[in-house]
Amino acid sequence: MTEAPTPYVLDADTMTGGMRPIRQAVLSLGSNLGDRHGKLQGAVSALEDTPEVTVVAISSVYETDPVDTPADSGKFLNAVVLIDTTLTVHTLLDRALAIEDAFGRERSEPGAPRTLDVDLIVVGPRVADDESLKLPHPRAHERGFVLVPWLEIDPEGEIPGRGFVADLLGGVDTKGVHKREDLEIIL
Ligand SMILES: Nc1ncnc2c1ncn2[C@@H]1O[C@H](COP(=O)(O)OP(=O)(O)OP(=O)(O)O)[C@@H](O)[C@H]1O
Ligand SMILES: Nc1nc2c(c(=O)[nH]1)N=C(CO)CN2
Repeated sequence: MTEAPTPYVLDADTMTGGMRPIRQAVLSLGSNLGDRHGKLQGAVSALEDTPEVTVVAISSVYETDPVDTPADSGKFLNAVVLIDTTLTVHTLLDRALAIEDAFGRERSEPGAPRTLDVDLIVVGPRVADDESLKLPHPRAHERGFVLVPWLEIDPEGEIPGRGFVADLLGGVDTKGVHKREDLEIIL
């Protein structure tokens, strides 16, 4: 089978005529502190306000039991967004961290309640394994709060090296993941 050609755009930063690939990325948003829905909405708006980012799809909002966190952590609101971007993976990570900071996330101890968490789950077929960035996200394949919203907006979603989201979900506990029909994130 022949692969579809990678789409390219003119590099708007340098205007040198350099070309950058457009990559589709999957981002997970989570909040378990304060105005949780407001934080998720703010993050999506901030992504859409980024010139090199186009938001392609936004999942429903899910209320989820905390995992990998201290027992007294509050429930999260989670959502997943698909974006098209011409940013490099590290610049996209910087943007994600800046959006977290803009919403006042305090970095105390690991697992402490967070105002907003923006994780890069996959960025096209890219693999990264350095101090600041791991791609695909090393725990995404076992997290119902990532896989359930992702499948909703991307039935053919796949984690390179792990498999299809639909298949991975068969091995994941999703009891603590509940759609909030009363909440919505809009563009
Ligand atoms: N795929 C990724 N997406 C977001 N941050 C990443 C990724 N890979 C590595 N990091 C690094 O992780 C740091 C954030 O760590 P943090 O303690 O906030 O993790 P977390 O989001 O709370 O937990 P988890 O990684 O289990 O989701 C960032 O500063 C970033 O450099
Ligand atoms: N339910 C839920 N649990 C979590 C979440 C999250 O977003 N939702 N994020 C974590 C660290 O990124 C750790 N645990």
